[in-house]
Amino acid sequence: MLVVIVIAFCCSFIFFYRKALINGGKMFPYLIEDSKRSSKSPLSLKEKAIEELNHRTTISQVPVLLPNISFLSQNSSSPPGSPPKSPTPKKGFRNSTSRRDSSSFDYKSEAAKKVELIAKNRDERRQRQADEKAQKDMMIHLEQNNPYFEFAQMINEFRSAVEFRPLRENDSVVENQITVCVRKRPLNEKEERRKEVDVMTVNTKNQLIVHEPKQKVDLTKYLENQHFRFDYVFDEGCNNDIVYKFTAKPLVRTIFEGGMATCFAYGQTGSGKTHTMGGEFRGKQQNFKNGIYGLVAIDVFKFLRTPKYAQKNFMVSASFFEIYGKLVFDLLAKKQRLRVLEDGKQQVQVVGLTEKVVCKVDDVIDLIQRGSLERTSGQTSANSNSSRSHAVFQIILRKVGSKHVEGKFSLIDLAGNERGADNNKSNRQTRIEGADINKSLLALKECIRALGRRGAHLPFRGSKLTQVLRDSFIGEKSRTCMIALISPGNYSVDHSLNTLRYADRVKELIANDNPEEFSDDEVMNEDIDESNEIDEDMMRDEEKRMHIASMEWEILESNRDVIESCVHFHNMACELYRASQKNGFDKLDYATNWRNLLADMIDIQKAALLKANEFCNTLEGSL
Ligand SMILES: Nc1ncnc2c1ncn2[C@@H]1O[C@H](COP(=O)(O)OP(=O)(O)OP(=O)(O)O)[C@@H](O)[C@H]1O
Repeated sequence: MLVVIVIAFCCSFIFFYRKALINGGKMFPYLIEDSKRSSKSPLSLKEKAIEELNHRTTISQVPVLLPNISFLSQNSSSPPGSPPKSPTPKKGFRNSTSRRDSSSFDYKSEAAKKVELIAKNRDERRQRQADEKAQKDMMIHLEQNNPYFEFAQMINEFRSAVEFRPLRENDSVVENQITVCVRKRPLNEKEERRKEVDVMTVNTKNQLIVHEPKQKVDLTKYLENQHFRFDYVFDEGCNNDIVYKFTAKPLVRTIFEGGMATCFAYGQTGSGKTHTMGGEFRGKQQNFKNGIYGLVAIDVFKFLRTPKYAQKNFMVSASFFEIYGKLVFDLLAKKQRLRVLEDGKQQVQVVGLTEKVVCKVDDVIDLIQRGSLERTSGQTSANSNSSRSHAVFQIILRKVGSKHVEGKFSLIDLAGNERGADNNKSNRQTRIEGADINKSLLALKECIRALGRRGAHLPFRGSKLTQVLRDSFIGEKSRTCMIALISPGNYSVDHSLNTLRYADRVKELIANDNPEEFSDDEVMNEDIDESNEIDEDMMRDEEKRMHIASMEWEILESNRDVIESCVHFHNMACELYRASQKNGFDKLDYATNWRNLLADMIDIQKAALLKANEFCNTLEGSL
């Protein structure tokens, strides 16, 4: 018996010893594996998730979930979402657990899916948080580089609370004698590079809000929101076709009905006047067919072909000229200088102006192209003549064989309005040019006002511009349209406000004449009235400055007259003296000529003296 026990012991020892050799000398490998696993750190994501889930699981679920842990760890290399492999049943347990295993399998895989989902959601949440942080870091970086960041945020906040109802292409067109509208262009590349903020909000088809960035004494930043209302406000999404439809297009019929039509583009340099009037730019190329000039030409020829007007035997011609200070240049004749004369009946003539007969749209487009190139040739972007001059393109209707003008459409790309403020810091030439621009823009405003108040005095002599456009401001059938162009960036806000106040002033007067047209939004009107009080002061100052500038212009002209007359006087006096030295000279003839020469000289000098006195008094009074 003892021998049997010893043999059995030896056999079992040999059996375990062999097994240990097979397992690399480890007698109880599963024990070592377990202890190794428990010391593993850190736990994998899935393991952590499982533990987390198990912690939250009730005691009754523990026996079901625990076997699943080994199942998951065995299948950890499976791609997410792939069906789990069935666990290998352990020897000796098969009979007793096989049924329970197959019935609990689905339940376990559901739990596994939940665990995976939790882990996935957490990963996504972490990614989201990381993205948000990166975004925030970027904004902080931007903020450091952009002093207007806070203003941009305030404007965004303002806009998020505004209900936008912008102009739509199929909105109805209102026929006014005077239409005043505003067009906002998009921020350009240069403004984007300077990180400028768009401070103009076009909320409805006729309203616009300017967010003027301001700072309190304690350096707190805030926005001063100023509301304006016009006949139409075009936002940056509107193209030239839409602008044309609501502005110049309704005026085309006027020239076929014996009236005069004018359309002005007013605004700061670079605000989009030429883009609107001449055509959209593609790089340096301009599409002359989609500017207001070209679009008017297309419609004029359409009207000509209608049965109503085809029988009237109209002939169309066009001219294109530029007004630079007091000088007028023909853009269709190599910028030849032209004279403006007024006859006894106050009829103004631009003497020698080229007027080309045009038979089709392409002829007009050719002329627009020629004139536009002539206008911009030889100028640098730093000192652009085009921004200092007014360009006037005219389409004229006459009956064949007659000189009488039946109708005329004048389209004017005005000088940059900020040029009118070139004063103290500029050189004399720039100051004089600025004064002239100022004078012409104020005279233009007065003439539009006079057109609005039928029969009122027309102050057309106030400038060369209004002088050459005199006939457009008279007559019951005359209609006009002003498109005020604004740049949206915060650097331009002062100039944009000046543009809007000018346009608002024109509109305000019309609104007073026709109050029922503008009665639907009292709040807005109150805002406008408030801004007009400031406007009044500003305009008074501007008019005073303009008056001084125009006096300066006149006194400089009289100074030049005196110099020229002195040269003439000197030459004539020498000639008379030489004649008196000859034998037999006519004493009476000599005396009369000498007296006349002196009298002329004295008259010129007296006039110059009067002007000098007047200018001195004005300057002393303004100090
Ligand atoms: N509505 C717009 N959409 C896109 N770009 C525009 C718009 N308006 C103007 N621009 C662009 O802005 C730039 C300046 O415009 P534009 O030359 O028409 O200004 P301007 O007011 O005529 O200036 P200036 O007084 O110097 O002649 C151009 O490159 C033009 O293409």
